[in-house]
Amino acid sequence: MDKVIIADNLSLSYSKEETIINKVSFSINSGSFVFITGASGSGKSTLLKSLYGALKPVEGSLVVAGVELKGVTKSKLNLLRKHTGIVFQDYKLVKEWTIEKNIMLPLIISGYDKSVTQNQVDSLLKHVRLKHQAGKYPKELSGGEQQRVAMARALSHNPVLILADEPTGNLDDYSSQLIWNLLEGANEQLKSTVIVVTHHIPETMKVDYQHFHIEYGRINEVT
Ligand SMILES: Nc1ncnc2c1ncn2[C@@H]1O[C@H](COP(=O)(O)OP(=O)(O)OP(=O)(O)O)[C@@H](O)[C@H]1O
Repeated sequence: MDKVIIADNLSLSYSKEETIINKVSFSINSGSFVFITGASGSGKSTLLKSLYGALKPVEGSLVVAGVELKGVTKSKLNLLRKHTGIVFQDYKLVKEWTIEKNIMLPLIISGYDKSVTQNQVDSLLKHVRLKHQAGKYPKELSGGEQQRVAMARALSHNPVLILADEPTGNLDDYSSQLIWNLLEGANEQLKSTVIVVTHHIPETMKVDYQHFHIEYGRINEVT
């Protein structure tokens, strides 16, 4: 099976004084659903940041979707981001844009033509059950609805890899379940690899998943 992520002796840090992730090696197969847990401050978000190239390895090697991120060039990183959808706990929507324009962003960056983009946005709004909110701005939506917009944006360009950092951290049980369903659907139907940082793995998960736990800078698979 293809590996979508290969970390070899990977270390991550923000300063010379402190190493957050310390010489870890692991790999993730294409099409997997993966949870990353760990105590607050253990380095979960730091590891996720490295997977989308926001933090470069200080040691070792990290290959994501065939791109080596140690010393990666800007153009290679842009290429990787065209294959990646990212969901954050605080949604990170552009507040001056309608929800449609927010969803369109990855499609515009990927160079889709306007009619494809419009059709795709319409079907994504339906998919995340927000058709009735078309034309609105993020601040006119509830937190759960905003996170569904963020999910639609992450799914819009059929990403190989979806990275989610505590995507349900601010949501009630109902909205959380919708997000888990959308992530499971992306994994099952689009065959996207999904990697989720979370404090709690939901009991309702239907897909098979792997679980990695971070502690003291090391990563262990929980079996
Ligand atoms: N931009 C940054 N600059 C310097 N240090 C940082 C930065 N971001 C995080 N850290 C430090 O790195 C360590 C790991 O932080 P990280 O956000 O990865 O933890 P986490 O496991 O995601 O925590 P939480 O569950 O609380 O979100 C912490 O000690 C934190 O203070």
